[in-house]
Amino acid sequence: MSDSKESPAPQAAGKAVTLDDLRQRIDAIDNELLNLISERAGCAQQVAEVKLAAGDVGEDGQVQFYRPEREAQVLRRIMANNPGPLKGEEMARLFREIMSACLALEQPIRLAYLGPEGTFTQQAALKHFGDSAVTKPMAAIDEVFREVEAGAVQYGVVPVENSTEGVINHTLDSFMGSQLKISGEVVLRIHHHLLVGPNTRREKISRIYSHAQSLAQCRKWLDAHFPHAERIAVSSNAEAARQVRTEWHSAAIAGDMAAKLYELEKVEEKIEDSPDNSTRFLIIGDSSVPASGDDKTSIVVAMRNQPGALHDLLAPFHRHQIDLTRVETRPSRSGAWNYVFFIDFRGHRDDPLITATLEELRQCAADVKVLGSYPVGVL
Ligand SMILES: O=C(O)C(=O)C[C@]1(C(=O)O)C=C[C@@H](O)C=C1
Repeated sequence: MSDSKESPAPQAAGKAVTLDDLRQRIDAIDNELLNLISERAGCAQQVAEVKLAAGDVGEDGQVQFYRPEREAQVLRRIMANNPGPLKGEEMARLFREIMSACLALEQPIRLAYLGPEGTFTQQAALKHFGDSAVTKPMAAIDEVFREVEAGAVQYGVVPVENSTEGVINHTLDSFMGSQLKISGEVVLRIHHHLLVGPNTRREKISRIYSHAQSLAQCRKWLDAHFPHAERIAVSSNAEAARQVRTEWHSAAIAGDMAAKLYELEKVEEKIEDSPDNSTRFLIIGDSSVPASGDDKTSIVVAMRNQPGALHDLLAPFHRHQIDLTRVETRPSRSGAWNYVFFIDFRGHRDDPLITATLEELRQCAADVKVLGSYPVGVL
């Protein structure tokens, strides 16, 4: 780094730096940034040509412009090298947008997400892919799966678990009947607000709409502040927000995106009972992702219904000291009282240690399906 970049603003001896001096310096830096970002975008255009010439196609037969493992590596490097004063996450968010715009030059990425517009899932999709992604809201989780399977979009984004309310069964069940793979994860801090339309006063609120999970995540706050208001569960927080725009005696519990989209007023902010309330979302697509250096793998295992089955299932992970991050049980669709296990663990399916573990697991399980290996969420 050159001296001029590290030193504070230029300053004549004994003379305090002025606002004009600083603005001139900012203008000069912006011009440099402009040229550098343009140069980077030019490189991305060349990358696209190289990929096309090499016929770099994935399992879906399409050229792989979007490379999740490379994006994770770029963002991790930015965070590791960030000199401050901006926080690493803030810096990575800026680079997230630069990469998103660069990818759009190669080929705009198309996504389906659990809608309607304004849901936390849309927020998660934009956090993961950046604002240049073209997003399409779907009415239900299985519709997101179908849209990707039909090839109408390249990727889908669905919620899978919440830190307070637990797993989203619809998502796990949808994997059982699908060939789609997981290509990424994104964790979003969930902040709920109490929102009203332009003509609603706080003391007039007699009904509160939200998704059942959000009502549950704000249960204590509602008991304390609106014990007599009727709580009405609707299909999504965004739908709740849409509904209360014209109902003067109602409020909605929803997030920032829905508040902005429907121009609602915040009566109270961050009303979730647990301050670290977060939701994990999965990115689903057709192609496998190569190792990024810090990865997770998700599998579904059907066990034979016999004594000691759970012990047999976990033993290979224990033997190889693999870090399990989640184990979930769901009834199998293939018969009453049969169960399948959804397991997440650290490591990539191409690591020899993971390959060996999966091999041992196959010896004792009725079926093992790898849903995907993907970079651990960076942002
Ligand atoms: O490295 C690549 O393969 C690129 O296409 C470049 C780039 C980038 O802008 O850095 C853009 C899109 C990909 O998803 C990953 C990275």
